[in-house]
Amino acid sequence: MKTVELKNKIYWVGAVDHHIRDFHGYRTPQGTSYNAYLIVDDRLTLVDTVKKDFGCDLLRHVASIANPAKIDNLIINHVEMDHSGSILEVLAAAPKAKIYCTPKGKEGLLRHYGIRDREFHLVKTGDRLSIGRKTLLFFTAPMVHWPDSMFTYCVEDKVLLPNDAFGQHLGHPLRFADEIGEDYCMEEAAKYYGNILMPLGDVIAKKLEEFTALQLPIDIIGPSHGAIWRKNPMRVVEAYGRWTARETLSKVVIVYDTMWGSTDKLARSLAEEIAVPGVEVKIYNIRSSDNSQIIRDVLDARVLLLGSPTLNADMFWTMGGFLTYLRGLKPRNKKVGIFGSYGWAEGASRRIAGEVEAMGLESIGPPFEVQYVPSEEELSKLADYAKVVVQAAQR
Ligand SMILES: Cc1cc2nc3c(=O)[nH]c(=O)nc-3n(C[C@H](O)[C@H](O)[C@H](O)COP(=O)(O)O)c2cc1C
Repeated sequence: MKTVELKNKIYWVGAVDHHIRDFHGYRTPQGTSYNAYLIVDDRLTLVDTVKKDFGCDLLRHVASIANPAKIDNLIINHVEMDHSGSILEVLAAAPKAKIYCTPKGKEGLLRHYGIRDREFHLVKTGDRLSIGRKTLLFFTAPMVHWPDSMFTYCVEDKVLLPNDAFGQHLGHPLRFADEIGEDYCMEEAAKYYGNILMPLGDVIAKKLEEFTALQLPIDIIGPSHGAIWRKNPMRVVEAYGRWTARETLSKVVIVYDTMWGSTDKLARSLAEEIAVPGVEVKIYNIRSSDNSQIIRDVLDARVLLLGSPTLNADMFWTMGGFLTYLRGLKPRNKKVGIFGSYGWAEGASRRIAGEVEAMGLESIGPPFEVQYVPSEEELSKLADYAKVVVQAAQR
């Protein structure tokens, strides 16, 4: 993997983790990257590091451009270990490097690594650091997505390095979204937002407003994971505007599990009935699907249909796990329908309804339930239920 110049001696010097498939529970079928950036000026500046196992890649990349021992400034935009994990290795190679981070960043670095022998410079929004001909402007972004998070903006070059904001879990040999395929990168950005940032939507909306008010021109956005936005950097910023506003599409996501196939029959019949022009339908059997991908689709869906058989007077356990994950992501602005099959005493639908109510989501009506196997008559009633779902999706 070679280094790549973003603009005027600002280089990508990170690492690509092609083989990671599970990133703290987030499925990463294409791997991911840990993006760090080297800014060459009178004072050599490194922005972020990489995950611990990839420190040698980072230092090799830096060394191909400049002597790591000459690093003057190490900017830590975010303490999480995928970005700070190789900090001790970097500091050992860069004995005179001073650390720039937020006060929470320092607190986090001390907790994780016990760094004592370094000069820390604590920064806040609006602080500037001159590194020669270039100026770096800091913008604190607490809870986008940890308390320590901040953005670094390269003033003269109009390059924004916002760490996890606008990123994607995408390990690719190419660095720029316009080379990889912008639509593909946008899909991965949506998946990242849905699974990592969705619960923080209100905070992010406020921060974006505050950042936009600074009227800083942006030519390039270099996030800490995945592709760098160069051709049309505002496309992902505008998408964040829609996602934080919880805008939805005429889209229905069916999520279900089944033991003996009855709930599966209901789910597949629903998918067929709902599939009318203008309404997008996604169907996921939880046990054979990836929760991260389901959440990507939930992000902009207007309707969510949850299906489960009754097992031991409760919902099927995979649905319980899915709803626990969903609850933490604080979904809003969704209409929910429930369906399923039971044997002798319903339980699943009642339990799911309780969870949906606790999440404050709107119900589209009473659950559609059948005893054991759905009859032909029940399947034709399901077609009527599907019409209600279509109406809910179109509104
Ligand atoms: C281990 C087991 C436990 C079950 N527990 C209940 C129950 O507590 N209450 C009930 O009404 N049905 C119970 N059932 C029956 C199922 O809900 C019923 O067979 C249903 O039709 C299964 O739907 P499915 O084909 O989508 O898996 C149980 C079934 C199994 C296999």
